[in-house]
Amino acid sequence: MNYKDLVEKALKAKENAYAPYSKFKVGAALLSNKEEVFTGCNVENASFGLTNCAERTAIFKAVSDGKKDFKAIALASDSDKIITPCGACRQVLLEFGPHIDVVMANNKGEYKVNKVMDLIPNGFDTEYLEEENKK
Ligand SMILES: O=c1ccn([C@H]2C[C@H](O)[C@@H](CO)O2)c(=O)[nH]1
Ligand SMILES: [Zn+2]
Repeated sequence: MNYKDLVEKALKAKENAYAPYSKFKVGAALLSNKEEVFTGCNVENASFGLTNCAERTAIFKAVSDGKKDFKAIALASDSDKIITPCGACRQVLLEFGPHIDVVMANNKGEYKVNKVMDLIPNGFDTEYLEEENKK
């Protein structure tokens, strides 16, 4: 699937966002290496800190369906401004690969692309824990 279509899926997923507190609706569409698409939206909570972002919702849906290899994730909100993932989502994306393309879009479907590794340079990854387990 091309990135323009993936962005369209993110924009559609945004409509399911549960964002009564921020009113900031976000949608994500995660593309697996087998061309499957997993969508997600932000899910807020009266206890604000429990909010789950759209990106993590999509990743957790995919992983719980047994998928762990991803090519790209698109995200979009209602804003004219291109949205970028928060730090928590960058970290969660890194777990599944520094080479995943993050397709960051605005409400018109215009987008820019960065790899996860460029969005979270020197991120904490699984290699540190593997080293520890070898001891
Ligand atoms: O990349 C982002 C940035 C923010 N949000 C959500 C979290 C919260 O519900 C609302 C405002 O921060 O937007 C996302 O889902 N993804
Ligand atoms: Zn986030």
